[in-house]
Amino acid sequence: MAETILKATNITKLYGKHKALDKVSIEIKRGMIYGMIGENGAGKSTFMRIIMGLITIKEGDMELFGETGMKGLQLARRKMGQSIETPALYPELTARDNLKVQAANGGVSEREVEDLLRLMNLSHTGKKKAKNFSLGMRQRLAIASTLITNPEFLILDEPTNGLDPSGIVEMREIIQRLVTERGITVLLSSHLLDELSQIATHYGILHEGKLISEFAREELATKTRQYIELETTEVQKAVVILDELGIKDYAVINGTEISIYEQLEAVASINRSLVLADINVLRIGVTRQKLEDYFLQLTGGATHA
Ligand SMILES: Nc1ncnc2c1ncn2[C@@H]1O[C@H](COP(=O)(O)OP(=O)(O)OP(=O)(O)O)[C@@H](O)[C@H]1O
Repeated sequence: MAETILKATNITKLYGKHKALDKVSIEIKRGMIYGMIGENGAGKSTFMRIIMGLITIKEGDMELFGETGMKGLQLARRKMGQSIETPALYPELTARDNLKVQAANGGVSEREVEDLLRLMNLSHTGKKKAKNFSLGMRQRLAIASTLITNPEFLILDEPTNGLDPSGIVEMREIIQRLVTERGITVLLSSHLLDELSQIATHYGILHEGKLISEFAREELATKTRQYIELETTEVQKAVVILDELGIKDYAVINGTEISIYEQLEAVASINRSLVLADINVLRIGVTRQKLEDYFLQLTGGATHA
């Protein structure tokens, strides 16, 4: 059984009368990449700040690396790194020099700096000053600087936020590398389930301060429903045929689309029945519900469940 790195129990945080977190309990074991998903304001940053001791709580218990109590937690936090607070980067310095300054403070060798540059895909940035970096490069440098102290547990607040698709892929690969090459346990957040779908080993869905769902990567596929997607210019007529076929679980999505949630194996015969009834079928096929739709379904967004 892997060691428990974080055990948070019933964490509650009030801002005045507003409950930013409501009895959130999460357990993270060594080697996990835990993805905390939630819309803006769901409480992700608040939770991360509490873990790092940046804000205090009156309700709830926390254990880090088996340590509890103020002193124990302080000790445990030395084994942790975070990107919640924007780190002090020197805008006039290169990536290498930024890390060298921090390495000198932290007693880390120059060889380690080179390794961090490689790990974060920053080796090629040469003489470019940090102030001229793209958002992705800045984010990677920020993470590199938190790695100077060699943390065992890393907390990354929205590491893919604002990045373009290739930047997101790059960030995912880097986070994966942190785990495989350095054995770092990671807690990270995003407001998009899709963005973390390929890296996180575990997920927690935070909604209005409550942890409303938790599942492992393997369960993800079963969470998203399969259905038949039908596109036709004659939705009304198609609905009559579906009724005749005894299909009850379907939804008219818009003027041209119907989603059918049963008899998936009968897609060919449904198609035949529609065509025989002279219905213009533009497209029909089995597809899987998107992760974001599942997320919206959980958080009460508009979608058919
Ligand atoms: N210092 C504060 N004082 C008062 N309310 C706060 C404070 N910090 C956060 N909140 C509120 O607590 C709730 C949770 O905020 P939090 O920043 O943790 O959400 P989040 O999920 O990280 O969202 P975002 O991605 O927008 O940062 C929000 O309603 C926010 O307005």
